[in-house]
Amino acid sequence: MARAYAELFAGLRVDPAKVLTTTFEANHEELVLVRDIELMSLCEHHLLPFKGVAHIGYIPGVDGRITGLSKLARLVEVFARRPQVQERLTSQIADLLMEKLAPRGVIVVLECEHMCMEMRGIRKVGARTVTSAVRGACQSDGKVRAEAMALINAR
Ligand SMILES: Nc1nc2c(ncn2[C@@H]2O[C@H](COP(=O)(O)OP(=O)(O)OP(=O)(O)O)[C@@H](O)[C@H]2O)c(=O)[nH]1
Repeated sequence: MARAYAELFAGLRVDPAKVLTTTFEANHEELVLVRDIELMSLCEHHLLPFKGVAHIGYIPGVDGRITGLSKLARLVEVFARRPQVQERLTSQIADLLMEKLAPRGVIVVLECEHMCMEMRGIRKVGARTVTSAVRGACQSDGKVRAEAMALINAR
């Protein structure tokens, strides 16, 4: 039992800031977007799972440095493996990216289904909650935001 909880809360043992230490020179000034990163977390109210996908985009900063693509997924994992609410999970990912990469902009969109709404309480199976956190140019520039959203929604 203790081991099961240790696995569920594994993200608490990892310093999220250390996930984003891998950066590369790429002279890239355009949007980088990783879509459909699967995620599973635990609602902090009921300790029941919520799961879905994260879409993370950023526009590198003036130095043009990029981070490893897997690091974006690792960041989701670290913040998800702890009791959460979806809104906080979304903004924690965006804020750490802003802090560590100093990008021109960041967009994070999460789409999740919450077991606490499906198997108890209101019992609505399949309801999806969509949250977003936009920072920098993704927040202030409508064209940038529209491009990111179009890429996120392209299927
Ligand atoms: N930005 C970018 N990153 C890439 C590309 N191809 C591979 N990578 C990433 O390059 C990074 C290399 O990071 P390292 O920490 O040196 O390698 P690693 O230990 O294998 O990293 P993990 O994949 O996180 O286990 C990884 O995050 C890869 O996902 C690419 O085309 N663009």
